[in-house]
Amino acid sequence: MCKFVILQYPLYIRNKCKKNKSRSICKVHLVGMSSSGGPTPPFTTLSVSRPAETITHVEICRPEKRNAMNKAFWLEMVDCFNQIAEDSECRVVVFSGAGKLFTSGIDLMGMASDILQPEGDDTARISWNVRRVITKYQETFSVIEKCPKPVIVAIHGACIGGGVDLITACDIRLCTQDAWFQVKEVDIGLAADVGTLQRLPRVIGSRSLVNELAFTARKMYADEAKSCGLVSRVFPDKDTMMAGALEMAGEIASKSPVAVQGTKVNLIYSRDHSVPEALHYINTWNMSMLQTQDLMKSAQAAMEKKSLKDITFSKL
Ligand SMILES: CCC/C=C/C=C/C(=O)SCCNC(=O)CCNC(=O)[C@H](O)C(C)(C)COP(=O)(O)OP(=O)(O)OC[C@H]1O[C@@H](n2cnc3c(N)ncnc32)[C@H](O)[C@@H]1OP(=O)(O)O
Repeated sequence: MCKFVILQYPLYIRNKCKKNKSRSICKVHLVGMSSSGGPTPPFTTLSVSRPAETITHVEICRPEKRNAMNKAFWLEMVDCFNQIAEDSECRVVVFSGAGKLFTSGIDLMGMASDILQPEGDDTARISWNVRRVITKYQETFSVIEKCPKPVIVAIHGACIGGGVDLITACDIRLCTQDAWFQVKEVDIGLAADVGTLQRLPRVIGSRSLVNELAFTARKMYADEAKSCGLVSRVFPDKDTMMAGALEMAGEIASKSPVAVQGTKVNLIYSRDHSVPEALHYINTWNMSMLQTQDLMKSAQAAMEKKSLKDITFSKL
């Protein structure tokens, strides 16, 4: 049984991250965390909250280190998103960063042991261990894509290195006017290996621009990120962006979870397959999913010109 404390009226809630000095304030319906289904803190690098009954907010929360991705972060993301995937209350996720900026990428201090001094008695064993580490790090962001709930990422200030890997695994990218993006890996002597080189070309239409960003590690600012399609909306500041992200999340959460989650799974499948393969996949998918009661409920609401916000869909 889920024990939610549902407050009746919109409240102004503050970011729960204790170390976050620049508190973002959003007008939302505050709901307590699920005692069974939701992600189970304590996480040391992620702050998880429920701004509404069906929305989970995950915030990377090491503001004093500019949200650098330390060892704990790489593991906690996997636990967190696996739990969200299994949480039948949650329909949409909003992801953001605490403090001055979104993230400064991999923790350059913490990189040392895993990557710079890998264990092993000979080249083969050392290489095998490095491979294991990279596989584990890749899962940190792949888990976002594997989670069937749409993930809206809200980016302010800098989004560097691993941050670009992270956001390209998300479904919808929003940013503030002061945001900038940097595929920084070449500057620290490596080819990006946890998603940017694989996903960014599928996000941005121009292969030439992807190559330029990856080879030069130059900063790309919000306006260019919008014009090339990396983000779909630019907001004047973080508060407005968070309010916009939560409003969008609320809109998505009001729709049939069978329809929304099926849409995410099939969009990702079709990105990676030919049109005939993807048509075959959705055919098989929908031969069961079209039998949902949500179809009739949604169609009836459309006929009666009712908002989907007034329709109750079962948990999924
Ligand atoms: C298999 C692995 C795959 C993953 C690969 C990933 C690769 C990457 O992510 S490459 C990118 C690496 N990141 C960077 O090069 C960014 C380094 N940081 C900065 O350039 C600046 O800190 C930044 C522009 C982000 C912010 O500048 P600001 O003036 O606002 O803050 P600072 O005074 O510089 O920093 C405040 C404290 O945060 C610590 N810090 C910042 N970034 C990192 C980081 N990436 N790793 C570890 N620590 C970081 C900084 O040292 C300060 O700490 P303290 O001195 O203790 O106050």
